[in-house]
Amino acid sequence: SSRSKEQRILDFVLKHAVPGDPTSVLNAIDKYCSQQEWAMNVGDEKGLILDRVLQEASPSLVLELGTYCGYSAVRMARLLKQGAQILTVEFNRDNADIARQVLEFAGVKDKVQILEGSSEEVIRQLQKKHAVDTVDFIFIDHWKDRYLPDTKLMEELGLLRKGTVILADNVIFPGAPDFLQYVRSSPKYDCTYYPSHLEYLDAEDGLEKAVYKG
Ligand SMILES: O=C(CSCCNC(=O)c1cc(-c2ccc(F)cc2)cc(O)c1O)c1ccc(O)c(O)c1
Ligand SMILES: [Mg+2]
Repeated sequence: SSRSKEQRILDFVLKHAVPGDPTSVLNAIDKYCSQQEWAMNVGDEKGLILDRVLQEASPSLVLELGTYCGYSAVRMARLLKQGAQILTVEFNRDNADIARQVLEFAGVKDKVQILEGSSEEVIRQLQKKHAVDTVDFIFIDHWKDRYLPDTKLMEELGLLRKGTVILADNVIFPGAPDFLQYVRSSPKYDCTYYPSHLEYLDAEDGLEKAVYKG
């Protein structure tokens, strides 16, 4: 059976990165995906913005929607304070398996828990099944048409607290226009747009930060 693009990315990491060195894992994925095969990792340019917004928030509990190969989970885990945790949601079983191996190789697997399933299902289970009270930081990078319904669901379930930071990838391309319109017009959020580019390409893209005001 032929290996998938995601398996080829993992193979490149195992061959060219340093075990236990998350930065070398990020560099290997960025090198492979910019020179060999494009893939939908947040990438190095938008990744730097993610780094800064995450460090500013200094969260104890991070929720990520859309794990893919684990690039952004590694990116965030390497910057977490002692004891902080990431819960990351992935729908696709094969991607989750790749991400598990990437996270383990990077040496951050004890900081990250991959939850398989649809984002709606998993979000509904967070408080009872995963003992979550509220989330401090949310990185949204999954289906673009789920950004808004999942944000509203997290509001309704009381998962957001005063100051919870939501950072959304791809708000320009592929785009999440309904999400943007909602958070930018809602009195419940303070929004900031960070212009950037689509990973590994010149196309315009950007990140939206929406801070919940409670
Ligand atoms: O991929 C998914 C859904 S979750 C990932 C969402 N992320 C994106 O779609 C995403 C897309 C792009 C992008 C795509 C085409 C372009 F031409 C340009 C940009 C960039 C990003 O940064 C993204 O995050 C999935 C679900 C179930 C499965 O069975 C499965 O195989 C895959
Ligand atoms: Mg993305």
